[in-house]
Amino acid sequence: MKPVKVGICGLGTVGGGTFNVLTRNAEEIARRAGRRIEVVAIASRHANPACATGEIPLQADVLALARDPEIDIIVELIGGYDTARELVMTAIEQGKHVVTANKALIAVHGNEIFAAAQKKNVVVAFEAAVAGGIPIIKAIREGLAANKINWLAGIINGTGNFIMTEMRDKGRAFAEVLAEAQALGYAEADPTFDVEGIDAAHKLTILASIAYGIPLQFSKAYTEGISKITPDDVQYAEELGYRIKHLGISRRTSAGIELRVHPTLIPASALLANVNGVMNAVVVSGDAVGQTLYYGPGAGAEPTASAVVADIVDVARMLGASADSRVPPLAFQSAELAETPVLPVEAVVSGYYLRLQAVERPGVLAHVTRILGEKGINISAIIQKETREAQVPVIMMTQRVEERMMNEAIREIEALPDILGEVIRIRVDHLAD
Ligand SMILES: NC(=O)C1=CN([C@@H]2O[C@H](COP(=O)(O)OP(=O)(O)OC[C@H]3O[C@@H](n4cnc5c(N)ncnc54)[C@H](O)[C@@H]3O)[C@@H](O)[C@H]2O)C=CC1
Ligand SMILES: N[C@@H](CC=O)C(=O)O
Ligand code: NA
Repeated sequence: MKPVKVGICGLGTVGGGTFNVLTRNAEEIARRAGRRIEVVAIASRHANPACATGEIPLQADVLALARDPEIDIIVELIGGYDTARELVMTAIEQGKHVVTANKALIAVHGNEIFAAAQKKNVVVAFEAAVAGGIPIIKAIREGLAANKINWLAGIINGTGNFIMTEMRDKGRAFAEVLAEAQALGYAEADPTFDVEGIDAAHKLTILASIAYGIPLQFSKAYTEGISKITPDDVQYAEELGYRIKHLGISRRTSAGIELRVHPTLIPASALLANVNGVMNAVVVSGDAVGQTLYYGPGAGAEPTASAVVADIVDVARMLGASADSRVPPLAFQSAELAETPVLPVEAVVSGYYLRLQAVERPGVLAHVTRILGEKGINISAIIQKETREAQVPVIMMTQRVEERMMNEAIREIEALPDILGEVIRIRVDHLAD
């Protein structure tokens, strides 16, 4: 069979890893794909010293590859929204299949891209876009196709998890660990995407679409980052038997779909609580299968290349197959995507960890518990540290309550004269069905 001809756009961390894996494992890959996969062109602003590209010239113009009639598959690894969108849309227009690791692109422009791909009868594959090397898209889209998926939750940003693990276990400073994550090639071009949860929200948007069969709706995702987590909160959470993890959570409720990324207290015994460093993990709960867990490296050159190359092999295997024999990009047939609303975060029901700074005076706690009681919020645990200071930190855990009620309670608590500053709140999840 004729070899499949691939053009790599972007020879950075993931592009370099992809080139190297395709080259090193060429024989093994050809045995799987049923034909050889040849990189015939590379376009990138920068060369990659880790890649021996030999005779293949390094071009600057990625769009030229999208128009090159010799190329069957465009591998988009430049990142970002605008040029990447133009590149992918041009490749589709030219009748080429596309493999991308770009979650920002898929989460924001995916609906338009998949519609264009369907018209031109080409595939846009994006396994590397979520949880790096973990084959989570394939698992949900194909492996769990029998199920009504009820919820999923995961650690889906390697950089953030690496930072939180290093800070907790080794007491290292945030900025220093972030710089290391950048040097290791884990971080996004703009690392605030990692730290503020935007990257995780891109990935969660994609996971929710393929889990529930809804269009991609990134603008409705609630996003909160890790930059405000303090060592005190990490310590108090541990004392209470919990661990703080930066999670993407999406649940299907009778009112709609939750789509939220935020620091979360989870039981220290939960498997997700013990996922450390750059590792990612996603729990998916389906009505037939129950809870399933997927674990592996969420970032890095070759782990991510593993997913990119698997997509290339998938495309190579189905070249020439009829369009209706392919797996739809969002798991459900495009005409069957549902209008189920994405819920605002105020409608989410969750437990809470609260930390308040109170003046050391009799009756303060009674005021706080009265406010919570009036809103129907039950307290499940409380810690008040002994101190000689005039102020004392009070830590509370509450049972599950709708977020809008908690917002009202926090506003009233903050208005009490004996409560100083902001009430710190972190959502709690027991990851239960
Ligand atoms: N680094 C990682 O661990 C992972 C990255 N991704 C995604 O993979 C994509 C690539 O990420 P990295 O390889 O980390 O980025 P990178 O910054 O290491 O590499 C990007 C490469 O593309 C080139 N480039 C960028 N814009 C270009 C343009 N307009 N024309 C020509 N060349 C251009 C740059 O010169 C650079 O060599 C991004 O979408 C990222 O979100 C996904 C999973 C993991
Ligand atoms: N910056 C991302 C890269 C993979 O998607 C991360 O750290 O997870
Ligand atoms: Na993946």
